[in-house]
Amino acid sequence: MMDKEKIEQAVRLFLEGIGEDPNREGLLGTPDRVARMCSEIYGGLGQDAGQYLHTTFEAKNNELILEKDIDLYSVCEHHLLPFYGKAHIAYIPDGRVAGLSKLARTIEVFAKRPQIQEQLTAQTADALMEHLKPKGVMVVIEAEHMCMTMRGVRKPGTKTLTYVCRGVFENNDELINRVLMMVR
Ligand SMILES: Nc1nc2c(ncn2[C@@H]2O[C@H](COP(=O)(O)OP(=O)(O)OP(=O)(O)O)[C@@H](O)[C@H]2O)c(=O)[nH]1
Ligand SMILES: [Zn+2]
Repeated sequence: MMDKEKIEQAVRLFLEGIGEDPNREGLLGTPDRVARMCSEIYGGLGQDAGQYLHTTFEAKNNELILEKDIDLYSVCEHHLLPFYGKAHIAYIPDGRVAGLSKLARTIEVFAKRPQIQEQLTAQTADALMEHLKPKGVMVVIEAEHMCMTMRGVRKPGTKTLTYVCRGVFENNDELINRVLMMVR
Protein backbone atom coordinates (compact mmCIF):
# COMPACT_ATOMS: atom_id res chain seq x y z
CA MET A 1 0.00 0.00 0.00
CA MET A 2 1.16 3.46 -0.86
CA ASP A 3 1.64 6.12 1.82
CA LYS A 4 -0.21 9.02 0.20
CA GLU A 5 0.58 11.38 3.07
CA LYS A 6 4.30 10.70 2.76
CA ILE A 7 4.26 11.31 -0.99
CA GLU A 8 2.44 14.62 -0.48
CA GLN A 9 4.96 15.73 2.16
CA ALA A 10 7.83 14.76 -0.15
CA VAL A 11 6.36 16.70 -3.07
CA ARG A 12 5.97 19.82 -0.92
CA LEU A 13 9.58 19.46 0.25
CA PHE A 14 10.77 18.84 -3.29
CA LEU A 15 8.99 21.96 -4.55
CA GLU A 16 10.68 23.97 -1.80
CA GLY A 17 13.98 22.37 -2.75
CA ILE A 18 13.81 23.56 -6.34
CA GLY A 19 13.01 27.06 -5.10
CA GLU A 20 9.26 26.99 -5.65
CA ASP A 21 6.54 28.07 -3.26
CA PRO A 22 4.31 25.04 -2.58
CA ASN A 23 1.66 27.39 -1.22
CA ARG A 24 1.16 29.40 -4.39
CA GLU A 25 -2.20 28.83 -5.97
CA GLY A 26 -1.08 26.80 -8.97
CA LEU A 27 0.82 24.34 -6.79
CA LEU A 28 -1.65 23.89 -3.94
CA GLY A 29 -3.26 20.80 -5.43
CA THR A 30 -0.03 19.38 -6.83
CA PRO A 31 1.03 17.13 -3.90
CA ASP A 32 -2.38 15.47 -3.96
CA ARG A 33 -2.27 15.10 -7.76
CA VAL A 34 1.22 13.59 -7.71
CA ALA A 35 0.20 11.14 -4.98
CA ARG A 36 -2.81 10.04 -7.02
CA MET A 37 -0.63 9.76 -10.12
CA CYS A 38 1.85 7.61 -8.19
CA SER A 39 -0.77 5.03 -7.34
CA GLU A 40 -1.38 4.80 -11.08
CA ILE A 41 2.15 4.83 -12.53
CA TYR A 42 3.72 2.84 -9.68
CA GLY A 43 0.67 0.68 -9.12
CA GLY A 44 2.56 -2.46 -10.14
CA LEU A 45 4.58 -2.39 -6.90
CA GLY A 46 3.50 -5.23 -4.69
CA GLN A 47 1.24 -6.68 -7.38
CA ASP A 48 1.43 -10.38 -8.12
CA ALA A 49 2.69 -10.94 -11.66
CA GLY A 50 0.94 -14.28 -11.88
CA GLN A 51 -2.51 -12.86 -11.20
CA TYR A 52 -3.43 -12.56 -14.88
CA LEU A 53 -2.13 -15.96 -15.85
CA HIS A 54 -4.27 -18.20 -13.64
CA THR A 55 -6.93 -18.57 -16.34
CA THR A 56 -5.58 -20.38 -19.38
CA PHE A 57 -7.16 -22.17 -22.32
CA GLU A 58 -6.41 -25.47 -23.92
CA ALA A 59 -4.36 -25.16 -27.11
CA LYS A 60 -4.78 -27.69 -29.91
CA ASN A 61 -1.48 -26.80 -31.56
CA ASN A 62 1.64 -25.37 -30.10
CA GLU A 63 2.53 -22.77 -32.72
CA LEU A 64 4.26 -19.48 -32.12
CA ILE A 65 2.08 -16.68 -30.75
CA LEU A 66 3.22 -13.09 -31.02
CA GLU A 67 1.55 -10.12 -29.39
CA LYS A 68 3.29 -7.14 -30.92
CA ASP A 69 3.34 -3.36 -30.62
CA ILE A 70 2.08 -3.31 -27.04
CA ASP A 71 2.22 0.32 -25.90
CA LEU A 72 4.51 0.56 -22.94
CA TYR A 73 5.16 3.29 -20.38
CA SER A 74 7.55 2.96 -17.47
CA VAL A 75 9.78 5.15 -15.31
CA CYS A 76 13.55 4.85 -15.14
CA GLU A 77 14.74 4.20 -11.63
CA HIS A 78 17.81 6.39 -12.00
CA HIS A 79 16.11 9.69 -12.80
CA LEU A 80 12.42 8.93 -12.29
CA LEU A 81 11.76 10.07 -15.85
CA PRO A 82 9.54 8.13 -18.23
CA PHE A 83 10.71 5.71 -20.83
CA TYR A 84 8.17 4.53 -23.36
CA GLY A 85 7.82 2.58 -26.54
CA LYS A 86 6.64 -0.81 -27.71
CA ALA A 87 6.86 -4.28 -26.29
CA HIS A 88 6.55 -7.50 -28.25
CA ILE A 89 5.88 -10.80 -26.51
CA ALA A 90 6.26 -14.12 -28.30
CA TYR A 91 5.78 -17.56 -26.85
CA ILE A 92 5.35 -21.15 -27.87
CA PRO A 93 2.67 -22.76 -25.73
CA ASP A 94 2.85 -26.18 -24.19
CA GLY A 95 -0.80 -27.19 -24.32
CA ARG A 96 -2.20 -24.03 -22.68
CA VAL A 97 -2.51 -20.45 -23.93
CA ALA A 98 -3.20 -17.25 -22.02
CA GLY A 99 -5.94 -14.77 -22.91
CA LEU A 100 -4.40 -12.28 -25.36
CA SER A 101 -4.87 -9.26 -23.13
CA LYS A 102 -3.12 -11.00 -20.25
CA LEU A 103 0.31 -10.68 -21.86
CA ALA A 104 -0.02 -6.90 -21.91
CA ARG A 105 -1.43 -6.93 -18.38
CA THR A 106 1.52 -8.97 -17.16
CA ILE A 107 4.13 -6.62 -18.57
CA GLU A 108 2.24 -3.67 -17.03
CA VAL A 109 2.68 -5.12 -13.56
CA PHE A 110 6.43 -4.73 -14.03
CA ALA A 111 6.29 -1.49 -16.04
CA LYS A 112 4.42 0.30 -13.27
CA ARG A 113 7.42 0.38 -11.00
CA PRO A 114 10.71 2.29 -10.99
CA GLN A 115 12.54 0.21 -13.57
CA ILE A 116 15.46 -0.33 -15.85
CA GLN A 117 14.57 -1.62 -19.28
CA GLU A 118 16.73 -4.75 -19.14
CA GLN A 119 15.10 -5.85 -15.89
CA LEU A 120 11.59 -5.10 -17.13
CA THR A 121 12.27 -7.32 -20.15
CA ALA A 122 13.67 -10.18 -18.07
CA GLN A 123 11.03 -10.04 -15.32
CA THR A 124 8.25 -10.27 -17.90
CA ALA A 125 9.85 -13.26 -19.62
CA ASP A 126 10.45 -15.01 -16.29
CA ALA A 127 6.90 -14.42 -15.05
CA LEU A 128 5.46 -15.90 -18.26
CA MET A 129 7.73 -18.93 -17.97
CA GLU A 130 6.78 -19.45 -14.34
CA HIS A 131 3.02 -18.97 -14.57
CA LEU A 132 2.13 -19.99 -18.12
CA LYS A 133 4.75 -22.73 -18.38
CA PRO A 134 5.15 -22.50 -22.16
CA LYS A 135 7.92 -24.16 -24.17
CA GLY A 136 9.60 -20.81 -24.50
CA VAL A 137 9.22 -17.05 -24.34
CA MET A 138 10.84 -14.10 -26.06
CA VAL A 139 10.24 -10.53 -24.92
CA VAL A 140 11.43 -7.55 -26.97
CA ILE A 141 11.20 -3.94 -25.81
CA GLU A 142 12.11 -0.89 -27.86
CA ALA A 143 11.94 2.32 -25.89
CA GLU A 144 12.99 5.93 -25.77
CA HIS A 145 14.27 7.20 -22.43
CA MET A 146 13.44 10.77 -21.49
CA CYS A 147 16.56 10.88 -19.32
CA MET A 148 18.46 10.69 -22.61
CA THR A 149 16.31 13.16 -24.52
CA MET A 150 15.19 16.05 -22.31
CA ARG A 151 18.36 16.03 -20.22
CA GLY A 152 21.83 14.45 -20.00
CA VAL A 153 23.26 13.42 -23.38
CA ARG A 154 20.16 14.81 -25.13
CA LYS A 155 19.89 12.32 -27.92
CA PRO A 156 16.25 12.38 -29.02
CA GLY A 157 15.26 9.52 -31.27
CA THR A 158 17.70 7.09 -29.68
CA LYS A 159 15.93 3.77 -29.17
CA THR A 160 17.08 1.18 -26.70
CA LEU A 161 16.29 -2.37 -27.75
CA THR A 162 16.36 -5.21 -25.28
CA TYR A 163 15.38 -8.79 -25.70
CA VAL A 164 15.27 -11.80 -23.45
CA CYS A 165 14.83 -15.42 -24.53
CA ARG A 166 13.80 -18.28 -22.33
CA GLY A 167 13.16 -21.98 -22.97
CA VAL A 168 13.25 -23.07 -26.62
CA PHE A 169 14.12 -19.55 -27.78
CA GLU A 170 17.47 -19.66 -26.01
CA ASN A 171 20.29 -19.83 -28.56
CA ASN A 172 17.77 -20.63 -31.30
CA ASP A 173 18.67 -18.13 -34.03
CA GLU A 174 15.99 -19.42 -36.37
CA LEU A 175 13.18 -18.79 -33.85
CA ILE A 176 14.67 -15.48 -32.72
CA ASN A 177 14.97 -14.23 -36.30
CA ARG A 178 11.42 -15.32 -37.05
CA VAL A 179 10.13 -13.18 -34.19
CA LEU A 180 12.33 -10.22 -35.12
CA MET A 181 11.10 -10.44 -38.71
CA MET A 182 7.45 -10.52 -37.60
CA VAL A 183 8.07 -7.54 -35.33
CA ARG A 184 9.63 -5.41 -38.11
N1 LIG B 1 21.09 0.06 -18.45
C1 LIG B 1 20.14 1.01 -18.29
N2 LIG B 1 20.53 2.26 -18.04
C2 LIG B 1 19.57 3.19 -17.92
C3 LIG B 1 18.21 2.93 -18.04
N3 LIG B 1 17.53 4.09 -17.87
C4 LIG B 1 18.47 5.03 -17.65
N4 LIG B 1 19.70 4.51 -17.69
C5 LIG B 1 21.06 5.11 -17.55
O1 LIG B 1 21.41 5.22 -16.21
C6 LIG B 1 22.64 5.88 -16.18
C7 LIG B 1 22.83 6.60 -14.87
O2 LIG B 1 24.13 7.09 -14.90
P1 LIG B 1 24.78 8.05 -13.81
O3 LIG B 1 26.14 8.44 -14.30
O4 LIG B 1 24.65 7.44 -12.46
O5 LIG B 1 23.77 9.30 -13.82
P2 LIG B 1 23.86 10.67 -14.66
O6 LIG B 1 25.03 11.46 -14.18
O7 LIG B 1 22.53 11.31 -14.53
O8 LIG B 1 24.14 10.13 -16.14
P3 LIG B 1 23.79 10.79 -17.56
O9 LIG B 1 22.42 10.33 -17.95
O10 LIG B 1 24.83 10.25 -18.49
O11 LIG B 1 23.85 12.28 -17.41
C8 LIG B 1 22.63 6.79 -17.41
O12 LIG B 1 23.66 6.36 -18.27
C9 LIG B 1 21.25 6.50 -18.04
O13 LIG B 1 21.28 6.58 -19.46
C10 LIG B 1 17.84 1.59 -18.31
O14 LIG B 1 16.66 1.23 -18.44
N5 LIG B 1 18.84 0.68 -18.44
ZN1 LIG C 1 17.12 7.69 -16.47
